[in-house]
Amino acid sequence: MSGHLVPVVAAVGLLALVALAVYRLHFSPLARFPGPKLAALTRWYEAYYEIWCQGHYYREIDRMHDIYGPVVRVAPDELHIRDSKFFNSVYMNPKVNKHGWDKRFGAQTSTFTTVESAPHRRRRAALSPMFSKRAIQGFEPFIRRHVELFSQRIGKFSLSKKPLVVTDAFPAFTGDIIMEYSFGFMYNQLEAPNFASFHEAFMAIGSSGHIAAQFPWFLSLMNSIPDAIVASLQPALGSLLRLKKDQWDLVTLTIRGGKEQAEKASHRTIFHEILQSNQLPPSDKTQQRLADEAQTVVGAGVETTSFTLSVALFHIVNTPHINARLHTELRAASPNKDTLPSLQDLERLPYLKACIQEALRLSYGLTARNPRTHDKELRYGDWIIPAGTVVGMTIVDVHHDESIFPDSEMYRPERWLGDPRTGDGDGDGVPLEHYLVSFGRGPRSCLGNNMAWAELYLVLAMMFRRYKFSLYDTDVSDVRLEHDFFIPNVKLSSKGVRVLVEEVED
Ligand code: HEM
Repeated sequence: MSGHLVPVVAAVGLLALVALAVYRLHFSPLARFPGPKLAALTRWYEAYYEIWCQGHYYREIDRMHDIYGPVVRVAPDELHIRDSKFFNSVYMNPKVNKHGWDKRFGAQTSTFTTVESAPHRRRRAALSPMFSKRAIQGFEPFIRRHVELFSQRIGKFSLSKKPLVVTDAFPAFTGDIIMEYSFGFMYNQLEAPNFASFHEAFMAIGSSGHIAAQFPWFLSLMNSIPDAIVASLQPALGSLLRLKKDQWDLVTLTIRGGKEQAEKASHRTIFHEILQSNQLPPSDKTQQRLADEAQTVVGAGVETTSFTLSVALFHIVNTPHINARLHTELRAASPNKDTLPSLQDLERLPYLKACIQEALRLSYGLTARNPRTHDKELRYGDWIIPAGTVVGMTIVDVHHDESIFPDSEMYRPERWLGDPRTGDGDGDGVPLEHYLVSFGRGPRSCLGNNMAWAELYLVLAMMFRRYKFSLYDTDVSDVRLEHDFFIPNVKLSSKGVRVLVEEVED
């Protein structure tokens, strides 16, 4: 470019920026919504909190709500609502699109990240039969065998008197289960001496997702750098690359094995079912699409449930009267500790269920704000939100709504006992469960909830029927949300939830 053109280009660029700023602040359909001007002006505001402050925009958004009210403009093209009663209105619409998650993980065509509602519906329909209650019951024998293996490993810690790091053990357990269910293959991570898992890898996806959301070229750049270099720069990303490569190979094997291999397998697997689904066009059965699906299904299956287990274990052990009550209930249900009740029988134990519900409440599932775009305008009080606007809400806000869950920071299973309703007579009196939204709501809610519940029931029943735990150098900050890396992350210096184990005698 010749020298005298540079100032002209710079001036035109500056003018365009000024025009964009004026548009965003004064003429955009969202200009009348409250919020900091800087957030309305640029996504750099969000980037500062998410990238520089490592997943702290949720806190800043909370502060905005305290100042501006229940609806705020959190980015030039995005609103956020903090009002638990409005959750269903945002999420239950069958035709909503979900923008933004397609850019975060480098897995654009998975069910979880699909933007448009029509392809999402089709992809979800192909996965759904594998996640029905019945399908999970069919897989229960495998889960139980793995629970027994887990129990043997815990038993060894009781003999060695060494601390058991459950934050490492739980993702090894959930990882083996979802790999086996997906591919009929697992890494036996539960048997590895220090419980190998992809926990670090999924945390790396979560935190780098903030960068990818701002800079869509980031993941392509990572993919273009040789794996060995990425791994040496950032070991957690190295483990993610290994996982992606392995999944790519497993998908290849599944495609090659086809129907014949599926018939020989000891149980149905998710990816055989997808390949044989007649609901999906060939374009949804390509290697890349299946690899995208594998990444998110395995990610969803590992991290969420294992964090819920860590939260449950910490709080139960930390609160002796809860521990004692749960143990008493479990002892009555299985007088012989070597024979655990069936899943169906466990589901009938009210205190165990309440302990799980309370752990689900304090583990949130996802901490990311969850975007939806409606095809028609959406009314919120006096506000009319234009069709096509990205509107988000956050599960954390609902689960810490003090008008619904008083002392919301406290782990209190009793709040779930005896058909509880909100408001004690002066509230709206709907069942409290209505506000337990860990699994999301509507057409994009969690597909894996039956599997998650099965794992939660069986693992916690085994642990609290057979073993006594005491916390080892662990406190509430090892389970309390600190960083939103899409999924919840505790303080970065945490060494995990660690416990000493003893076998119970009776
Ligand atoms: C405590 C455990 C779990 C929690 C709290 C949880 C939470 C969630 C949430 C909140 C969503 C909805 C995202 C949205 O609204 O867009 C979701 C979606 C999903 N979850 Fe889970 N999840 C859990 C366990 C699992 C497990 C074990 C699996 C099994 C592999 C799984 C598979 C999925 C899938 C496939 C989706 C995407 C559904 C869709 O987009 O249609 N989840 N999960």
